[in-house]
Amino acid sequence: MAEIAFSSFYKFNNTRHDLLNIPKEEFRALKELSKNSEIVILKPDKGSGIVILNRSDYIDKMMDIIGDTTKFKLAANQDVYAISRTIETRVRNYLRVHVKNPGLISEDQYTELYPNGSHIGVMYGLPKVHKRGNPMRPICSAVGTATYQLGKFVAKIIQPTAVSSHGTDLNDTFQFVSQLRDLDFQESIMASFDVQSLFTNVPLAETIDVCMDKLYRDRYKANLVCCLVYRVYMIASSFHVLDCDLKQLCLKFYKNGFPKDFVEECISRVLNSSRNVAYYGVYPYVYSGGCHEPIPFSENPYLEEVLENMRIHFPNLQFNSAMVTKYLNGQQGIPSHSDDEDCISAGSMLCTISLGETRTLEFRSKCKTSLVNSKVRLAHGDVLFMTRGSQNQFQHSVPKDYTKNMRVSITLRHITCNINPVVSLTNVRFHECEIQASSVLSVGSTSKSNNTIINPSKDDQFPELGVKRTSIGVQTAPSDTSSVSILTDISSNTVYPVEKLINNDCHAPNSEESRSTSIYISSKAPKK
Ligand SMILES: O=C(O)CCC(=O)C(=O)O
Ligand SMILES: [Fe+2]
Repeated sequence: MAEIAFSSFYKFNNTRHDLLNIPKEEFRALKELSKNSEIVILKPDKGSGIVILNRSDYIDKMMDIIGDTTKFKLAANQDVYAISRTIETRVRNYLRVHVKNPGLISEDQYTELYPNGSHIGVMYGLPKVHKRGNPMRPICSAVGTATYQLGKFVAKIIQPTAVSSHGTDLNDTFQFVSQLRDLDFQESIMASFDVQSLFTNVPLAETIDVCMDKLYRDRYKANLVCCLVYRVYMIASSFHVLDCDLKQLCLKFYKNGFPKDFVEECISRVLNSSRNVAYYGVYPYVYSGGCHEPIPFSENPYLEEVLENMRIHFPNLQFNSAMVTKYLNGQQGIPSHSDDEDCISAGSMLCTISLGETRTLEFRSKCKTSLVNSKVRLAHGDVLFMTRGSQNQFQHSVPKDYTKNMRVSITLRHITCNINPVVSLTNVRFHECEIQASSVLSVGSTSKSNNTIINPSKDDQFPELGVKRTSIGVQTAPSDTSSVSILTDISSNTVYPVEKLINNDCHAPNSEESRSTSIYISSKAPKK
């Protein structure tokens, strides 16, 4: 470590005299001095000149700086070469997967940014000769690190945001003096603040947010418009009526710190062991790979009340379903997806109420050339709204993190039973499907069988739908209404729901209505 750090000191031995702009004799003297291992030769933090320090003083001062455990941490692995290899591999992977593959940069840019033979960053100190005790200014040199080229690339992009729009920045002391001249000191008091450890104190997430806002204001705002985060109490303070209702709700949820009863009640209907979900509503929630049958709201008075309150205060939104998701701890999340299922009404709004642990919701633009990704921290009591339309532009996820406590989200949607088919069958295909549907119906309605293989030999019945299968099975809704039938691709365990059938009457193979039967395929969307 030490060799790397010291290698970036002023290297008189290798520096050409004409580059240093000092008299020849002085240069020769410095060169001679640099052979003395007891001293270090530095330039001052401000202005020009040469500073000669005892090496031991220099090291002590630097050790004082890095000994501040609020800012620096001793690396667990002391093998700097292993560390730099790990960082390089990570940067390479990140570049490939998140930057190059989505098409955010060209091949040439990728080659330029790709780190090769990098080393870790190096810190050295420059003495502040104008201050008492000559403290050191620590400088972290990123030259040659794995992120160096990437940093330069990003710096060019964010450079325009550095231009102050309020005239609050100064370029140099001349500008400062000239501005002072114009000030009327009779009216003002001048105070001076010294910012300590500026860079290590910069709040990163906020800075990124400010830069993104300045750079991509319109698009970024567009994203945020479709995803408004309201704190419950913020809404409460602006809408009087909402105030008491939501407060009551919160009280109910959090009577004893955490709404255990409520949560337990919701998740007692666990549908999936890795992601604990309970779906309440009127109509089934049909998504790629499956279908949630609704639990009636009447079975959960708490949720009924939540929904009722939302209906009162947001009458236009007409929520009629609630998906309760339990994240036991930070190890449980939800992968990137869009809530763009056809059963969610077009033009409707989705709303997520967050309870418990604060977690991040990440938004990723689906548009390859756009950089408008964003993150939203959802704390207890936050209510987030997204438009249905925004689902076509963004994917969202709740990534895993290191939180220990439980989070529960309640996502409200307006679900419709009129599923618009993604793939409509042509007449010919339709005819085939109709036959399928009728067989299904008779089987489903008479025997109440849940999963009946009806035509295992017709392997490529719907080749244009890209269904790879060895056999097709048919599943009817477990309830007696048989309101939704599902074509099941048994070999891949994928379920393709067929549109709602009419009037709970399962025997309508030849009626006009049954012609509307179509297949809903959305196999590309991530499974939930
Ligand atoms: O837990 C959340 O806040 C998001 C849940 C979600 O995205 C979903 O249920 O579709
Ligand atoms: Fe979602």
